[in-house]
Amino acid sequence: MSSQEQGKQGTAVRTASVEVATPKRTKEIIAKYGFSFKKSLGQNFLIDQNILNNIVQAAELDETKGALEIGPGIGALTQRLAASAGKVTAIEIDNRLIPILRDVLADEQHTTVIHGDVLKLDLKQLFAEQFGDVTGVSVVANLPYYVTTPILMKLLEEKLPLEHIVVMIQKEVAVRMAAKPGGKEYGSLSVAVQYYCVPQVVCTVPHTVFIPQPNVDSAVIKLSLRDKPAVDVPDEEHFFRVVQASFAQRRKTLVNNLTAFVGKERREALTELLLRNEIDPVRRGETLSLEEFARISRSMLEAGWGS
Ligand SMILES: C[S@@+](CC[C@H](N)C(=O)[O-])C[C@H]1O[C@@H](n2cnc3c(N)ncnc32)[C@H](O)[C@@H]1O
Repeated sequence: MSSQEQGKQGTAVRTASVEVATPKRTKEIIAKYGFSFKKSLGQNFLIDQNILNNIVQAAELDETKGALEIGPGIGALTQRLAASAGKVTAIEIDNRLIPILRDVLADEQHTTVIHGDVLKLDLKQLFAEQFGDVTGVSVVANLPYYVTTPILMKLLEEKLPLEHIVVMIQKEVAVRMAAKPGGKEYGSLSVAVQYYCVPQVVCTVPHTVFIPQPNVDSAVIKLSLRDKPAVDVPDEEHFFRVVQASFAQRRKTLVNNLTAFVGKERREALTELLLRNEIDPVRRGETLSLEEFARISRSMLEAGWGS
């Protein structure tokens, strides 16, 4: 059951007939079921229709597509996804929320709620079971902040067949994910995310649009999965170890950080390797592009410094 309203960019956004995401309705549901929030599970429920519109629009859903939601809470976003996608699967860790979700989503077709911890589930198997009939799947979620990075890295490293990941996360983390080389926000998280995806900050979100209000502001980020990684590396694990090592001590030069990684005895050869790749050894890790990290990793492997 849904109706349509005009979204921010003029496209129709499907809404649910009784929206959960209002202060009044959210408070009613919480009171009806005697629900108490668990801070340790990152439970901050969204109560703003415009933010929901932005999230759902960014996900580019239609009835041929699937949506995987992580942490549905009391179903504010889930009911919107159900109105827009052909198949919705939501994973919720808190068993107290399962009967609430069952009631709130009672009329929603093609929507499945799974009780579990997303970090422990076999997502490849879940995809095969849940999304066999759809042409593309996106993750759409208001993530629990205490596990944002582990969840996103699990989704990316398992190379799930995803189109987009549209998630609400802590604003600072979103800025770091989308950061370009040259600033203090750019680090190994930026490189890891940009290796797999093209990031775009959709909107920033004040802490006032949640019950209860978190201490930090948030942002919605859209990560569009690349067909193939941004750079060509023979050994991904080695590439990411080079990146980690380059940022190990941010105030140190590249050659100093990487000497700690390859061993003191190779310092001179390392300097030559960097120069051969047209990378000044006294630059800092935060100035290097993904392609430059890839060149270093490739050359180290060619030199037999892989392990
Ligand atoms: C920020 S709330 C979002 C709730 C709802 N989607 C909304 O926007 O109002 C995060 C939700 O994630 C759930 N959660 C926390 N850790 C989880 C995990 N490891 N796996 C699945 N769900 C989790 C919490 O119980 C909570 O419902």
